[in-house]
Amino acid sequence: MALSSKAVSAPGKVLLAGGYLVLDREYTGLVFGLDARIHVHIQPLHTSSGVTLSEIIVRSPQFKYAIWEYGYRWTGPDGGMQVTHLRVSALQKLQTNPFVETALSYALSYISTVAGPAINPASITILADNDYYSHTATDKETSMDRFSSFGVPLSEAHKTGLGSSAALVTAFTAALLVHYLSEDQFSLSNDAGRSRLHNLAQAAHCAAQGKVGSGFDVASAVYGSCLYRRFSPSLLESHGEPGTSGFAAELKSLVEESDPSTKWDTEIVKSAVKVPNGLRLVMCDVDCGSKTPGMVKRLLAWRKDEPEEADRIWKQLQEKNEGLAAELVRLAETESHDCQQLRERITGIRALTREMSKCSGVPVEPESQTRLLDACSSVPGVVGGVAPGAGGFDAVALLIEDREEVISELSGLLERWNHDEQQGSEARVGRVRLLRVREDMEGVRAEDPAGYEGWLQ
Ligand SMILES: Nc1ncnc2c1ncn2[C@@H]1O[C@H](COP(=O)(O)OP(=O)(O)O)[C@@H](O)[C@H]1O
Ligand SMILES: C[C@@](O)(CCOP(=O)(O)OP(=O)(O)O)CC(=O)O
Repeated sequence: MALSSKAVSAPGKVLLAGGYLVLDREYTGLVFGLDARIHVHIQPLHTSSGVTLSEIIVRSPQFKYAIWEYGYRWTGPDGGMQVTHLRVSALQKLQTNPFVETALSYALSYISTVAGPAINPASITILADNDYYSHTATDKETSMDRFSSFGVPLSEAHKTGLGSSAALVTAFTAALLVHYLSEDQFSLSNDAGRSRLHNLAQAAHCAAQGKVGSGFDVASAVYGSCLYRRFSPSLLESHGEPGTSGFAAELKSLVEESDPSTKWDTEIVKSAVKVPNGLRLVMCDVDCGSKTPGMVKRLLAWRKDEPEEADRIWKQLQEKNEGLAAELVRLAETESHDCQQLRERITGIRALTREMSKCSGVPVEPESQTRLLDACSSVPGVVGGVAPGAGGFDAVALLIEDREEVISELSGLLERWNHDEQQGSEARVGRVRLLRVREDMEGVRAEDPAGYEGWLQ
């Protein structure tokens, strides 16, 4: 049967509440999917000469030199599919893309256990919505297009922290599954399909990252906005590497949960997360504001050293985080517009976060973000905001009334803020930019493969 072109997209994320806590199964995280998506298009690879190449070519045409060619070889029913990165030309330096390469070898290995080892060549195109990267001067003229050309290599692009690798691995894995498997074998529109995609993408993302995080980013890329309780890390700690003995069977069991020891205990509660009518999320990117290295390590070290203090703060924070989710749901269900409670709950979370910052010495809500969040929160129509995820200097997330006037008031404030910051004498944060993203309740979805004209080869 001839394989057809397919396209899939998956959302970026923001962890509004539950940073660090969500690393522990005792606690949960309130995560929103964002309407900035990563799209992956896949089509059969045709060669003009009619020669069949055993290759999968991956391109990310918004970036310079972003082309990766892979050979693949079945190592037998035991080891699965081994993927080799090929050099495009003898002159070009080999630019690796560990997330693409790992997702490819995991997905092809799993596919070979379901549909057999005959894998046809394919051409894959990755396209990211514009807000994943800060725009540079060179892309001004194309900034109105659905996808921008960033004019730089991927390694030089300035990320805005929306979780590109998790959305990428999820959309990329899903595109391979829908392309190579029949509807009966895999479908994005049923629970079994989504859960297999989740398990496979978590495994590949962790392997590519070289660490087992909480997985909230992959979970929201698959399921969209939700209250998230992580899986037990031990699930991903014992399987081998692609190509090694036993890998394919271990992966199949992990993906399909066919053995009691590979049952996933992730909890996704979609009904616990809502955004009331008339409100929306917005994100601000702070330029030059980088992540402080080792924040997670340092915060967890504090928890280990000061268990009583940490437990007290974490228990209170968990209660407040649950309270925030419950208030959002209550407002949505009663269609009330009284945001006083919501405002207070956000303020309560921030106060505890600052206490955690002080006790641990880790800048989860550093002083500069306190000033920025306070200034934003004083704009009429802004309910409140937080330093999301791990916190630090690089972003803030705000809940605001969904009106154009609030956005323009906020933009005005940020313009003045950026101006004043540059005049200031103290060490200050970088430029703050309002991103054009908002919450998106939906997770991964099939897209029309005909919608990417001009970007495919
Ligand atoms: N548009 C893209 N095309 C190809 N690879 C991408 C793209 N976006 C992200 N990636 C992959 O994800 C990596 C970035 O992941 P990471 O540094 O973990 O950032 P994030 O915090 O945004 O997930 C890149 O180095 C690349 O391997
Ligand atoms: C600390 C954390 O709980 C949350 C980190 O969230 P971020 O959104 O800050 O993460 P990045 O995608 O790495 O930018 C770690 C985790 O849950 O894995």
